[in-house]
Amino acid sequence: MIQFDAVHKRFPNGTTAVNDLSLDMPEGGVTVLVGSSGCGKTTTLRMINRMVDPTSGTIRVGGKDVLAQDAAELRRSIGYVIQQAGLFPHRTVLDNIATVPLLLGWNRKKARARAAELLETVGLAADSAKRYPHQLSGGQQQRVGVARALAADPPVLLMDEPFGAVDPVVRAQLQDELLRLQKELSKTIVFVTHDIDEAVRLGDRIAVFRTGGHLVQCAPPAELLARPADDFVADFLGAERGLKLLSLKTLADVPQGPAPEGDWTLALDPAGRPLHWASGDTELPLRPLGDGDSLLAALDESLASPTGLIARVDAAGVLTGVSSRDDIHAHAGRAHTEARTVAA
Ligand SMILES: Nc1ncnc2c1ncn2[C@@H]1O[C@H](COP(=O)(O)OP(=O)(O)OP(=O)(O)O)[C@@H](O)[C@H]1O
Repeated sequence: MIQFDAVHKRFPNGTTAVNDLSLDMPEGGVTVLVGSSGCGKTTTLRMINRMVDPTSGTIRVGGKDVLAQDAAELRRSIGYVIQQAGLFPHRTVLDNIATVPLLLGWNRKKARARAAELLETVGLAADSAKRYPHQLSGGQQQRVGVARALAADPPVLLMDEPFGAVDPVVRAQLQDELLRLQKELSKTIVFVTHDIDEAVRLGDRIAVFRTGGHLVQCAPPAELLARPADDFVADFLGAERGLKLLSLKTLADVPQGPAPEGDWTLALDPAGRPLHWASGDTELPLRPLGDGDSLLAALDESLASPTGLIARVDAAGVLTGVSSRDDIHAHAGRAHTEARTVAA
């Protein structure tokens, strides 16, 4: 969908921001650009919608050379979300979201109807429509930024550290929302972040850059974590690469057995939903996990559990069985071996 072919960007002051970049960003996927500060991520992103033009090389979006297109028109056809949302302070939330449709010549009524629909899509209350950006929290402003980028339904979305300015809890919520939206919308997304955990969580592919605008490795998260191309990538991924890999694997295949009947038992509510571990008068909290939860969450829960067992539940939260720390551990080990061999 987006192809970089031998792209070079040197600014007039002599700085090389991007060096001989060849990279394909597949249609309907999230490509995350990561790397230390100043390694050329933002410049790469901005060359896609011609906010920056390359010095040499070719960039194609949907097969068309971006340099052969009118820059303003191209920009309107590509969604763009930046840190701190970049909203117009004197326009209401609704009018902010309707910006691009209005620029594209939609009538006001249709543009506002679309904006109202998008408010709901990004999880904002309808009464936010008439507020001004400063009357919203940072997280809400980011949602408006995403809604504005989606307004004209562009096939491509560029996101530059969109969640960089919000606290970790809100950040995780925004990441969840983006994953949910992406399941529905299948946009081609290019996402810049400093945060490797965010990259692993959101990316279908992760491109790691190093200073001087060099692409070092581009691979799906599991492959990157299992087989970093060199020490630079390994260092960038951090010491807990193995645990990060487990965050990508689900519990689904880990066997389940019946609930235990020893010292510790599982207390259930009348509907069969686990409440806590119980032994005599002692109660210990638990976190029930479903098939879609990660092996990392399962390991964490099994370490906290007095029996080493985790409570498995269905979509309704009803107990389906328990899994042991040993089974989770065995699957975790297998996930590593698999990732290494698949990548080899
Ligand atoms: N307009 C410009 N003129 C000159 N140099 C620039 C310009 N824009 C960026 N640069 C330089 O190009 C290099 C790459 O910058 P870029 O913003 O693409 O990096 P980045 O990886 O996005 O960094 P950060 O994570 O800090 O945002 C840096 O050395 C930067 O100083």
